[in-house]
Amino acid sequence: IEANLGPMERTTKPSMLPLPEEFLGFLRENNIDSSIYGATDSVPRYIRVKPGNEACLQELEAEIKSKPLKLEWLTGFYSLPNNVQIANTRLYKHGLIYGIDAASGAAVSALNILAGDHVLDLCSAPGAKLCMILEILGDSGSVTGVDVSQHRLAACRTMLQKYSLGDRCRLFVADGTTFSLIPTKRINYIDKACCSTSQENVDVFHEWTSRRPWKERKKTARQRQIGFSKISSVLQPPELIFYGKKSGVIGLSIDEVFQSIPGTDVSGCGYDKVLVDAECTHDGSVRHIQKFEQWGWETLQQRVLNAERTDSLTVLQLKLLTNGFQLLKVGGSLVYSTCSLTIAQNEDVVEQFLQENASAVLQEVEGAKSWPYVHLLYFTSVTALVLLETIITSQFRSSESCNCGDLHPKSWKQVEPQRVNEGEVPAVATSDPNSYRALNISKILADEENAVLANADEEQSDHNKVNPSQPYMIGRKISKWDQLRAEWLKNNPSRPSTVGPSKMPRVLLVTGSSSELCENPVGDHLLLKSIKNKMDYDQSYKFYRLLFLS
Ligand SMILES: C[S@@+](CC[C@H](N)C(=O)[O-])C[C@H]1O[C@@H](n2cnc3c(N)ncnc32)[C@H](O)[C@@H]1O
Repeated sequence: IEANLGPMERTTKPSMLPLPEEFLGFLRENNIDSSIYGATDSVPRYIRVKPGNEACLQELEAEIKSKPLKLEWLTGFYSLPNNVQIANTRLYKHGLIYGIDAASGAAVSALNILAGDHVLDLCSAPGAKLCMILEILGDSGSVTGVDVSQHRLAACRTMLQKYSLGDRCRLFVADGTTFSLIPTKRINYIDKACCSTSQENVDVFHEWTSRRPWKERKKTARQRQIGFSKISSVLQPPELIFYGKKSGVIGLSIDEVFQSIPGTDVSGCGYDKVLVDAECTHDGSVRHIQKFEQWGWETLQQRVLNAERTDSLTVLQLKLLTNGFQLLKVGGSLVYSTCSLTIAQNEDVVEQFLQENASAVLQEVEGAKSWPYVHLLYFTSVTALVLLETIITSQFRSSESCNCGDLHPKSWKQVEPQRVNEGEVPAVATSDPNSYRALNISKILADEENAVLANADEEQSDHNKVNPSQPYMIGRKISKWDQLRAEWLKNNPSRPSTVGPSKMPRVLLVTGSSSELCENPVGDHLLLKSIKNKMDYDQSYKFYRLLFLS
């Protein structure tokens, strides 16, 4: 590791955060060394340079007055001091470099993407890894990005457009635990008779445009629902929010695009590579944890330590992994990654998965031997890299006869805590900030995420032609509010400003929604739910207390 560190990575000692006792308990329970949550001042940030633009790095160096250091083990990656801002540089503005942490790069690299591969990214937003996958593929294959969050996936679309990487990509807002659509390039594999395009439904997808008239979107949504319900029993159909010129979507009918992989038969029509970068507690992201200083440590309980949340997360992770594997063609490979350090979210999930899926086998990541963080990655699951490969039926491995050595999750459990305590994995056992670089860097992704999400917000407000920094008003200005209110209350004694004998204030909550029903029924549900979420959020951040709301 030392050999790979640049000068700026070897400098300061970490100053420790005042971690709350609950969190320290969580770390002890999970055998995580609390010293890793030291200061991140000395931890670099990482960028990836679009292939063919390495020569421009001199220009970047002049602009930021710092030399980008090449990561020998990860093609296209460079490290920069973490206080360097790249947002105003020409290369960044022109989409020739982008921020992506090295651990994310390692996860994508582990997929070993080859020209022509059809890749599924099951939790793709906001899209740093998706961009890298598309970049590696270049002008071949296809990428399908799926995420359950519309807002985050819209940010992902913005990112694809910014970096001109969307040509071979399509994005679906969908639940990754049930997503079942096949890569467009493989649709001919399925017997047309089983899900053929009906005669009356001859509409095909034209070039994607961001500004489709509402009526057209509504029509598409309806048709899609009809088409989809023919071939799947999933209640909430995926929503296609973007497709590129060469994604294979253009010219296909709705039925064809929304065609599911039939049952367990993925041998010919599944994806070559699947990335399951699962939702997790982010405890492996040191800078994410550091942010609780601003957010308030009390919210850590709800976001990280809450056992119920962790339990439901592990169920989600297992479901995502299982479904991702289901969509993998025989001979394909899958990478499962999280940025949690807990065994529950990594080794346990994978172990459970392996017990339930006899056709899955763990494989050593090709080329990873040269990675400086290989042990860290394998054994502490900073980004838990598990390369799974479907194998031909005759080679099925039963869980009893598994002979996976150190690659088996059970062995990780035995190896990791012991090594940490004995200092055999210096990357984790010491408090030297340089040695846990892989942990810290995952937060850089979050910074990038925030930047992308902020851009998406900007884009949205742009769309609404509202300047969010200026106060604005809906409708007529009401002056003398207090006086009018007092008069109204006096004239309407049957509608007092309080509720019930305890005289709780009556509160009018104003929210906004479309004047018509949403295109998709789930939209109405989400509108309502978003209000509830907002109230919960505000309460947890103490913006106001719900004590006053009955
Ligand atoms: C760790 S982030 C993914 C980061 C992303 N791969 C990248 O490189 O930018 C996890 C993502 O999983 C998504 N997610 C959570 N539950 C999901 C589900 N059931 N199906 C699909 N995506 C889900 C979240 O919205 C979140 O965007």
